Amino acid sequence: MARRAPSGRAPAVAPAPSRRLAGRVLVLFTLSLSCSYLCYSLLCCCGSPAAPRARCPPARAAAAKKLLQQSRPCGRAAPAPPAGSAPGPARPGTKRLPRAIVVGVKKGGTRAVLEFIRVHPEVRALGTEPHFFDRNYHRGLEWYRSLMPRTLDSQITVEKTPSYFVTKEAPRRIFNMSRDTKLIVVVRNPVTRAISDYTQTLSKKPDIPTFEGLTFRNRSLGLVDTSWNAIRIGMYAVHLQSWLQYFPLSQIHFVSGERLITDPAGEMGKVQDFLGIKRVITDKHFYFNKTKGFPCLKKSESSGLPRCLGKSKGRTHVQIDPEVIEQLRDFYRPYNIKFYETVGQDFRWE
Ligand SMILES: Nc1ncnc2c1ncn2[C@@H]1O[C@H](COP(=O)(O)OS(=O)(=O)O)[C@@H](OP(=O)(O)O)[C@H]1O
Repeated sequence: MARRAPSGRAPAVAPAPSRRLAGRVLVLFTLSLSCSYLCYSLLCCCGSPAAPRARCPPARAAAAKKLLQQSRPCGRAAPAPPAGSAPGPARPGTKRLPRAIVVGVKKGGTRAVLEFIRVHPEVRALGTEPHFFDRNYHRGLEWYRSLMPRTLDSQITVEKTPSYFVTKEAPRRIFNMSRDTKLIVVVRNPVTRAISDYTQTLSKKPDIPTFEGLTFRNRSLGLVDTSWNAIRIGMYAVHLQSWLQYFPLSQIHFVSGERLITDPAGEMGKVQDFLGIKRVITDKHFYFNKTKGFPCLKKSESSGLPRCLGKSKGRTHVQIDPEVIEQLRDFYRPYNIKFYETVGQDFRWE
């Protein structure tokens, strides 16, 4: 028989509101404790060097690794977001300053090297040219870092800005950032490079003078105008001297722009060796696109689909008077010879 409570009071079996609340708090507390433990054991047990790795079963270790890739490593402080950016969900890795920079040369094949190397799982690259060590140095290293893609501890951050090679202050500035920075220079026959450079400028400013007109200070005397950038950039031996004041030759890798087209896997093999990463990018990654006339990637880093470089790469060059080409070959010869001697490699631009 049901017991009746004295009138005006709640039945004895029904909990008082405060006891009901206490019960809910207890349930919530237990739940949050379990969740915290689960997160801790997945994220930190297998990832932290202090934790006994042997106790992690393989399935849990794999789950933890995946989770780690989606979050920051335990105990590492998140970098401050760039001013004005909205707080978003946690993304994998940390923004780090580049460990390797493709510093030049303009029209040498720098985009191809960047797009090819970023296919490597141990490499993350900034897609755009930050121009930090020439135009944007006043913005500071934190600005530069904020542009970088996030990387895991095992990954290398790479950027490319071809104008660094001819920027007087760039070697000192990069050295001050890190004396261990690895430098990559993609070089190409300076005569072809100059014509490529001019062809690009002409496509943007159709009213500029002719190539021949810009090349000489006095054509009949064969006096080349070395103040014209398209000419000056190709004097590799001169620019290299500024870099060698800060970096040993062993820290600079030269890619042949010509071989990058005829044997992309061979050239990229050497780039991977230089970066100290496994030779993952091989012949299997490339196919020759007859329409484009260049090697292309079977799977790009971004979409996983076949990808050639854009229309601004591999343009048809402006026709230049063969006599002018000959004069330019003569002009560059001593610089080329000096360059081959300095780097200990013959690029066969004759
Ligand atoms: N795989 C592949 N596809 C397309 N183009 C290739 C490739 N490999 C090297 N190249 C050559 O790269 C030249 C452009 O060099 P850059 O990327 O350094 O140019 S830029 O300085 O960034 O504007 C570009 O120069 P041009 O042919 O004169 O346009 C190409 O010859």
